[in-house]
Amino acid sequence: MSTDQHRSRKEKNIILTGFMGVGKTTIGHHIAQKLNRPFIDADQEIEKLLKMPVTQIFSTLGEQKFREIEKDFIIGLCKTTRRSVVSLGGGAFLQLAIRNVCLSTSYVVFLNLGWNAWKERLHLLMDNRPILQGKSLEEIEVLYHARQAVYACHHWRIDLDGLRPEEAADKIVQTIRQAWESSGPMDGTLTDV
Ligand SMILES: Nc1ncnc2c1ncn2[C@@H]1O[C@H](COP(=O)(O)OP(=O)(O)OP(=O)(O)O)[C@@H](O)[C@H]1O
Ligand SMILES: O=C(O)C1=C[C@@H](O)[C@@H](O)[C@H](O)C1
Ligand SMILES: [Mg+2]
Repeated sequence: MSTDQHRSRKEKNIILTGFMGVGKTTIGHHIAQKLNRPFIDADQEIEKLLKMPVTQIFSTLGEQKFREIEKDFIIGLCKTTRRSVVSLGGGAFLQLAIRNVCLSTSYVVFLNLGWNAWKERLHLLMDNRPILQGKSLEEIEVLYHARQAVYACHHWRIDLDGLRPEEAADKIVQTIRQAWESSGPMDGTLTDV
């Protein structure tokens, strides 16, 4: 592979997607530190833009407006920003335009946490994830499974069950470094490394 191709692979953003609460924000911080790259959390950037928490955006402007802002923000980011680690909101990949721009400009890593492990974490999420409000555990499980189809659009998947955030970040960093150096295809499952 030419030096130019190496360079362009290193320019790409690394984007984390997956269901809410799987650890995109937490693990994204670690990856950015390890790679010495800027870290961008889409939810936090939208909160800064609108000067209110996501829960308040949902309650005052509604989910539809949040989704429009989320789409504009992520498309703008992918078109203007390079070399960053980006954690998306858990619902971002529901939008085709977001999936397309992420997959075509960046490395997309799907953080996969099994349902049984995820539900142990529900108590940490219930108060500040508006999508969960008023839903029974059964309804949340239906949502969890329904959402998996959109996360199937990715370059790599990492299975998080039993991993601490730092261990997950190490695995992802190892695979990213290999992709930077390799001339082979850039997709697969991180458990293969
Ligand atoms: N590997 C892990 N093991 C245990 N707890 C974790 C792990 N990763 C994250 N957590 C905890 O789970 C909660 C949700 O994590 P985080 O906010 O990073 O998820 P997220 O994927 O960014 O969610 P969202 O899609 O809503 O933005 C936090 O309380 C975090 O400390
Ligand atoms: O899964 C979702 O739909 C969401 C996840 C969060 O990251 C926030 O983007 C918001 O709470 C919506
Ligand atoms: Mg997050």
